[in-house]
Amino acid sequence: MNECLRVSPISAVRGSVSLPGSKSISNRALLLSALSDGVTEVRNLLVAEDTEMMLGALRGLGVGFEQNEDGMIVKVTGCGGAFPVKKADLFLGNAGTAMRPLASSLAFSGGEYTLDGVARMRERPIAHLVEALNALGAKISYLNEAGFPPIKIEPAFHIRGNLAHIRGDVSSQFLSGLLMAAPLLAPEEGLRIRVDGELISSPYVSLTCRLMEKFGVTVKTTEKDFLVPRARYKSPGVFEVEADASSASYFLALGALVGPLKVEGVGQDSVQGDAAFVEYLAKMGASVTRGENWIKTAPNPYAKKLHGIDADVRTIPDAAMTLAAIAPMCDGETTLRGIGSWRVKETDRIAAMEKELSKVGCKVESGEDWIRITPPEKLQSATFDTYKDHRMAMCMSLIAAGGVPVFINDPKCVAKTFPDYFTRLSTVVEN
Ligand SMILES: O=C(O)C1=C[C@@H](OP(=O)(O)O)[C@@H](O)[C@H](O)C1
Ligand SMILES: C=C(OP(=O)(O)O)C(=O)O
Repeated sequence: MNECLRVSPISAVRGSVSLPGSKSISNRALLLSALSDGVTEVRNLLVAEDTEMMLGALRGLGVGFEQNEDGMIVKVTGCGGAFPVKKADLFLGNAGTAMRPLASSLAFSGGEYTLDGVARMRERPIAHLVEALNALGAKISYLNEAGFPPIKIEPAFHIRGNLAHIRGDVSSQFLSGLLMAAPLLAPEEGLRIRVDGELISSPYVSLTCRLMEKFGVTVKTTEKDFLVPRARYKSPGVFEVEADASSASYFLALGALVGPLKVEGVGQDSVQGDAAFVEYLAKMGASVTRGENWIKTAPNPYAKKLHGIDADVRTIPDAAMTLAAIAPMCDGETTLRGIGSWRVKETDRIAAMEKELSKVGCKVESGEDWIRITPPEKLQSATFDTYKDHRMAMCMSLIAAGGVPVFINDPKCVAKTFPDYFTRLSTVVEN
């Protein structure tokens, strides 16, 4: 039977909390280290399901690792882009940051691979990436339903031409995956990657380029294109993973509701787009202060409550869910736009939010890519379903800051990116 966790009403949070490493940076750092020449010591690695998936896959591809006891420091022996194992079946759970980049990096590695995941991964689209890679000469086919994992990669070695087209309106991870694979595939003059149509979640692409730079490859951008040189990745020696800005959002939201609270490990110099989450909290009236490596939030100094906002949040797709979760405790309605990608993540997050927030008495309306939440007169306690979605579990726990107990079904689903979330939460709650 599934576990159900009671979270007592939270009337105040105090102090500070340090956060685990960023999922997005950890998985990029692991892959880039594996593709590099030399040994890389990756520090403050996130130890969670998604990084286990990447580590497991790279191990299966013959990449050498040494890991310290708590798993947070990993020494990766790079293979210069040529994975030693040429035939493997890789299981990638529900980790988009493993599935999409690995599909790209394996497409021209001359081997035979299958890439699969959990049932939900089989519903998460990959067609735009497969189409882009096959147009370059890759031999990727679908083993089950067209457009979705599992996929089969058959040996291909060289790309055709010097221009790739890719769509970025469903997931930016397709472009990020192609970018990271590109230096090792590009013809002498480099590979030009053109994004057809809109690019969502664009800060994650900037993150990809910044990390590639750390591993010695500079991507040039023009208005339309990304220009990737032919190059080998070079280990930076030591790579330090920043704390996770999306994981920070739950504590920053709590600080804004019933703080003050300080989060450590991510600050004004963050390379993560989701660090901009606090700007939305500030628009809601929260007090926000930031240092190089920390952010502190506190309630609105001039009003009792935060107020709802109407905002396009396509650049902070993950932390934006946290705004929806605190909307029931705000004055006035909150409308979030540009969230079409929520429908193809760990669950259909628009539908899930609509259903769960209705349970506390909110009026919730939604469309293909937006959601509007009108707070109730009086917040009700509820038992929340979490849909195997770590962010649904963490988001719904925040309702306790509205002064009601909440019950979280399957709380362990937070293991995808933040296994000890509920323990860290208990350390900042004042009784
Ligand atoms: O590249 C990344 O690390 C990520 C990109 C985003 O996905 P989309 O580009 O699919 O929105 C984000 O939601 C995901 O958690 C991590
Ligand atoms: C969308 C997410 O994950 P993934 O990297 O699997 O896309 C997420 O962590 O919210």
